[in-house]
Amino acid sequence: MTIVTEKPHAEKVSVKNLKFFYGDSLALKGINLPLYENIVTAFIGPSGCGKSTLLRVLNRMYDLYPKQRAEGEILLDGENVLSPKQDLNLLRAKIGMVFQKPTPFPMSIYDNIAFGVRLYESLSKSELNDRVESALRRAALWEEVKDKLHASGLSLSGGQQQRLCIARTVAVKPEVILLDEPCSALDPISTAKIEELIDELKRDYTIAIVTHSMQQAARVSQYTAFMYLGDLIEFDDTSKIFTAPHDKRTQDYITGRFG
Ligand SMILES: Nc1ncnc2c1ncn2[C@@H]1O[C@H](COP(=O)(O)OP(=O)(O)OP(=O)(O)O)[C@@H](O)[C@H]1O
Repeated sequence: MTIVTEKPHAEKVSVKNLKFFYGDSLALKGINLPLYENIVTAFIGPSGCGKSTLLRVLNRMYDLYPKQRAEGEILLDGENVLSPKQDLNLLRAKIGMVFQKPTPFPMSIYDNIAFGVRLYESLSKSELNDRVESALRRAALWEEVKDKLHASGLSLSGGQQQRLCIARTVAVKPEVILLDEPCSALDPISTAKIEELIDELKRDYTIAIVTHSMQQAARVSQYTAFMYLGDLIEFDDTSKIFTAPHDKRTQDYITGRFG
């Protein structure tokens, strides 16, 4: 595996010798990887290589399932999020996640955003209104929904629903945003909007995105991690991964020879 060392970016998350088990089956085989602040890192690789598993481990989503377990370390600003002492609610406020299919709550657009904020903070009505507005603006959705904040989140189009989910994530002021194939259920126009949004959001957040689209990885990310069969094969500048990869498996994947 090739990891380029001297980087000018701050390391927000450090994944160290991470192994992950579904029961007896080893899905991540000792991953080492940095996520840099204000940088988008793309995870690419053939189906089943462990991309979604890695994202789910980063915010301990697997804790919901008794037979799943992780070994190793994931340091967020130097603190191990895999520690049993980790407060999971706090962790999930710091590391937000957006899934492949838009998953709005069955409640109003306003409450979709306010719900998470209320869990973590007690804001006055006007502070909450401001938070909802700024999150919707941040997700480039405000202009489309400002006159129907009390309509159901489910009444929005797929692309709008995905931006609502991004607004919901942003509203709790996370530090890291994980996006698991966020555009796979969207049309090209909605996809372009989400990609613009990711570019905007990286000014304030550390972002990791799983994508099956090489073009999308090349467009939105500054670093790319290529995974294969539970291993991280190569991590480097996105431009290098796509023009001069070190590993033949990376080359074969990006040129469409397998996967
Ligand atoms: N709930 C589960 N129970 C058992 N094994 C699982 C479970 N979820 C995933 N796996 C296995 O873990 C490995 C990694 O799966 P994962 O979903 O992380 O891959 P992926 O790279 O995200 O794939 P895709 O691109 O198809 O979404 C695969 O071998 C998969 O079969």
